[in-house]
Amino acid sequence: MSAIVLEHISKVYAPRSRSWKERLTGAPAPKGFQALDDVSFRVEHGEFFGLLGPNGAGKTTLISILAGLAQASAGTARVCGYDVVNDFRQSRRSLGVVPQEIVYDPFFTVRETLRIQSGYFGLRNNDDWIDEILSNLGLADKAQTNMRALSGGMKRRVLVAQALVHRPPVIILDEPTAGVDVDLRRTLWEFIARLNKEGHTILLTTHYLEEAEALCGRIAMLKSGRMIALDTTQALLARVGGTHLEEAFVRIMHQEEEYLGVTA
Ligand SMILES: Nc1ncnc2c1ncn2[C@@H]1O[C@H](COP(=O)(O)OP(=O)(O)OP(=O)(O)O)[C@@H](O)[C@H]1O
Repeated sequence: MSAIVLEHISKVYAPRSRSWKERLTGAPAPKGFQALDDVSFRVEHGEFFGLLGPNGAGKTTLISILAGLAQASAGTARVCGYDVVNDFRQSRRSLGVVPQEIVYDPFFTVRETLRIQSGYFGLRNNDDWIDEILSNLGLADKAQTNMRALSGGMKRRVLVAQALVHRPPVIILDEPTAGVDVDLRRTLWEFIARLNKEGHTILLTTHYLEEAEALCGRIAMLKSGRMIALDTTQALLARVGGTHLEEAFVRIMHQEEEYLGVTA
């Protein structure tokens, strides 16, 4: 059983409703927007997998479908064998998601935030694990600090901590290092790499291709909602003579045909 399975996933966002002017003039109804078009791939247990693509390629949409925050228009998605729609509770429990946007409740301290998140998963007395996460993310001295008093980078660390409170086997990080300092990057990647070594499956989206190159064993690339490449990082690099992943990314984004390598 794979950690993540996506089979023929498509997503069309509903069209906006017609304005009164469009109704009066009989203008055609606006069309929906196709954010994902027949995307299929699997991520095996223990993999460190990269999902890359330019802005608007559909990465967050795909993650939202896996997390049950958006519903696919077609296709099926499973996390640890659980269908994200029919077995939502089990699939969500198997997943820790670090969202791209910083959302937080300004009324709680860091520890309270993590206790509340634990409560969503029915976990009481989770403080030992919470303390371990806090210390690994350099947040130990912020446990009693109010969320609104944290810097942006510190808030992002709490988002990572929140995703980990229920010890999910699969961790999805949606651009976790956007706008954070070198220190957090290093701390974060050391911790995530350790979790990966301990058996956690990681799916990462990032625009920092050197991070993906250093961390990911396999990479899928999306462009305008379609998957245009899927292979090991080594094979993708070999295509450009072993130079940087950025070079491979740029070339693949500008070619017409798909590049689905041997591991597709
Ligand atoms: N709720 C929505 N309604 C309509 N269109 C949407 C909605 N959410 C996303 N989109 C559109 O779907 C496309 C894919 O968006 P998505 O956020 O998945 O891309 P992304 O690859 O994560 O981009 P980025 O790298 O900028 O985060 C974009 O064109 C976006 O404008």
